[in-house]
Amino acid sequence: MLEHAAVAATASPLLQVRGLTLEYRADRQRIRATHEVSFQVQQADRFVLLGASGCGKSSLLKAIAGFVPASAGDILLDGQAVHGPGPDRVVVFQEFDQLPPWKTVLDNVAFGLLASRQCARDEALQRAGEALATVGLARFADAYPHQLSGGMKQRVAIARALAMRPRVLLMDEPFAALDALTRRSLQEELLRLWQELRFTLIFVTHAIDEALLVGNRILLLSPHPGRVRAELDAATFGLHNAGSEAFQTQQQRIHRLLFEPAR
Ligand SMILES: Nc1ncnc2c1ncn2[C@@H]1O[C@H](COP(=O)(O)OP(=O)(O)OP(=O)(O)O)[C@@H](O)[C@H]1O
Repeated sequence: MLEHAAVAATASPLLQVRGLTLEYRADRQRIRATHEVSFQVQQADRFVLLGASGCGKSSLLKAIAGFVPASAGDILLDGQAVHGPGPDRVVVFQEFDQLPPWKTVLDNVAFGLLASRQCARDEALQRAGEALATVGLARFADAYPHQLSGGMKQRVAIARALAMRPRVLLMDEPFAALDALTRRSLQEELLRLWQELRFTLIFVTHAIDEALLVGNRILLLSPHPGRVRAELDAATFGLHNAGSEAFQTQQQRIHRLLFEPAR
């Protein structure tokens, strides 16, 4: 009996997005960002939302984070409806200015833990130090954000998110503003961290190669308003075969799925 319960528990998705329509009101107009989008994310998935600019990827991520309310449909985390932000969902954004500049790197990483009252100051600082070590920045604990490169700031943002030990780590084009070499090294770093910690990741990108590299599952969204066009298994693609013939063929296939009119 217990065994059955355990099997059922592991089989149920961590996150369910069901028929989600998101709309904004601007100048007495209603802008529909997504239309009846549904998908499920399992524990330890690296789930990528991929689509052209304006298809509603960020809106979906913000809705999961609890910043944008559903116009229709719902979002369930561990079976519970999401109604607002919470420390169980942490977002890493693209912008380098997401770190308060007056706080040291260590205080920046500890900040979320203290603000959400997850732990007392000593424990927060200890967890922050561990998270910084995980991303290779222990030496920069006392530095300030302006003393770091763009890539290092993103590493700090990732450390801050991981220190929270969220149920789902949400990343909104986190490497898009970095140069190609730094982007690749952070993609590698993210995958290494995932190997080590097996967190659940929802990752937004408009770059097909990045989606194949980072994700084990990819949700393709059609242009504005975003609808689900397809869901692909990408587990066979990664750093080991990036740029290979199979990788490029899959890239082209995804490109066609995204940009050719649906039949
Ligand atoms: N705060 C807002 N107010 C009004 N409209 C918005 C707002 N945020 C997004 N939109 C609109 O919703 C649609 C989806 O935007 P969203 O940013 O989610 O797309 P995206 O796929 O993430 O795009 P990009 O890749 O360019 O960031 C767009 O038409 C956008 O103009």
